[in-house]
Amino acid sequence: MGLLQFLKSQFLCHLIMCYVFLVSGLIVNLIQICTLPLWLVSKQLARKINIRLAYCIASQMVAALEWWSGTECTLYTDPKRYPLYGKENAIVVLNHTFEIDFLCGWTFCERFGVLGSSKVLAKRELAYVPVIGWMWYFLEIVFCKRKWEEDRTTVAQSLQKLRDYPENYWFLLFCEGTRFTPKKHQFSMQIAESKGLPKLKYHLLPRTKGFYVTVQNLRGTAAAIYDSTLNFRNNEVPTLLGIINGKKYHADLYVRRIPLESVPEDEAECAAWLHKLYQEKDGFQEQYAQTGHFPGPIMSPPRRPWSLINWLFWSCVVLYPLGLLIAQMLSSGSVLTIAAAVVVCSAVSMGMRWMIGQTEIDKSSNYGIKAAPLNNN
Ligand SMILES: CC/C=C\C/C=C\C/C=C\C/C=C\C/C=C\C/C=C\CCC(=O)SCCNC(=O)CCNC(=O)[C@H](O)C(C)(C)COP(=O)(O)OP(=O)(O)OC[C@H]1O[C@@H](n2cnc3c(N)ncnc32)[C@H](O)[C@@H]1OP(=O)(O)O
Ligand SMILES: CCCCCCCCCCCCCCCCCC(=O)OC[C@@H](O)COP(=O)(O)O
Repeated sequence: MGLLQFLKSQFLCHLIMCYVFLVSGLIVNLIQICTLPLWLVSKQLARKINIRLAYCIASQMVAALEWWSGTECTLYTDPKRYPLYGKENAIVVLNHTFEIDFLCGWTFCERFGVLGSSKVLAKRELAYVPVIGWMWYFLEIVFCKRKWEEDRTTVAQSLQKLRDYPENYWFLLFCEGTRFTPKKHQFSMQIAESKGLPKLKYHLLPRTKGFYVTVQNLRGTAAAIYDSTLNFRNNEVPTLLGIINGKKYHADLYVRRIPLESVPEDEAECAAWLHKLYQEKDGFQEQYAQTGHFPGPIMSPPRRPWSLINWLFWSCVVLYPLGLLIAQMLSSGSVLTIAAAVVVCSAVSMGMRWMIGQTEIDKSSNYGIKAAPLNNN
């Protein structure tokens, strides 16, 4: 193990990274609150400022992936469609299999210049996660309770608000609605069987209502669906803790651009269209399992320096006062002050561990298993 790799695995380094992320994130959240009056005066200006503020937070995690862990992200796609990426609004449909799938998504957003503005249909619980969840409120992220009776109006209303968004964005939909686990897969395949749908090997049965409502409300605003299928080389099981420990992964993403006009307007046909799409995605995963690659040529955009520059900037801003504080504390020699500092550090690291826990599949919700109608056992 080289010196750098040894340093990357040290708890003190992780503590410093988490401190930078948390304190800079809270500063950004505070600035976001200050933009509230601006929404009344100029909504578009407030949105543009919040896009840049969101970039300050999200790109730190992208920098951790790209520059700290050195993870490589390869894009398989049609070279003729490549110039359009980042230049239009799009609905991204992605498999929900990995703990860091959202982070790989963010990395591609960063490389195509839409990181600050990108959106997702997210479960309501994530709105309460400090820094990221609070940031999302100002980005007009669409939240759902995963209870259609309640979501049908709120989700449509939130989507309507995005129609005059001032910058290009990608709207991410994990149509499976929850992370893949063998148990959830088993339940959802029972439902597939009851509906007479072919079984999927690598995906849960997609939920079609959120997809339908998104397509209907973004028609005329979003130009295309980016059907995206993600996997990792050598059966790697990537985690956020792995990234923080400096572990390098190899992500492969296969993207097909499908014009939005080709998605049927009728709800039942649209649902059938999505089921067919997931059957195709399953085929791509099968090909990946057999051959180690997706179809199509590789058109990988290179990583950009901005995420690293942003990270270094915020590190300087928040580490300098911390250094002064520690020096002052040590020179005071007060046992009480030092004990208080240890307590604060422990609380912060526990808080960060809880946040990281939000990404872990073994802490995944029971959604998709607890209310399955076909569970007769
Ligand atoms: C060039 C590069 C391209 C791409 C780069 C890639 C990506 C980058 C893009 C953007 C990045 C932006 C941001 C990323 C950052 C962070 C994201 C992080 C996390 C957020 C993710 C989440 O929170 S996922 C969870 C929330 N989202 C969803 O659930 C979306 C999908 N769900 C739906 O659409 C649902 O329909 C709903 C939520 C709208 C409503 O939920 P409800 O439970 O009420 O669902 P339904 O009524 O649909 O469910 C009943 C129907 O479903 C059938 N079914 C299937 N399986 C089951 C099962 N296991 N149990 C029960 N029911 C099941 C059922 O039969 C019903 O069928 P119907 O025929 O009656 O519809
Ligand atoms: C710079 C590096 C700093 C390192 C410290 C970073 C720690 C910050 C961690 C904050 C992470 C919060 C982002 C939440 C994104 C989680 C995405 C996700 O995958 O959500 C799960 C849902 O889709 C489905 O939920 P389940 O039904 O499976 O349950």
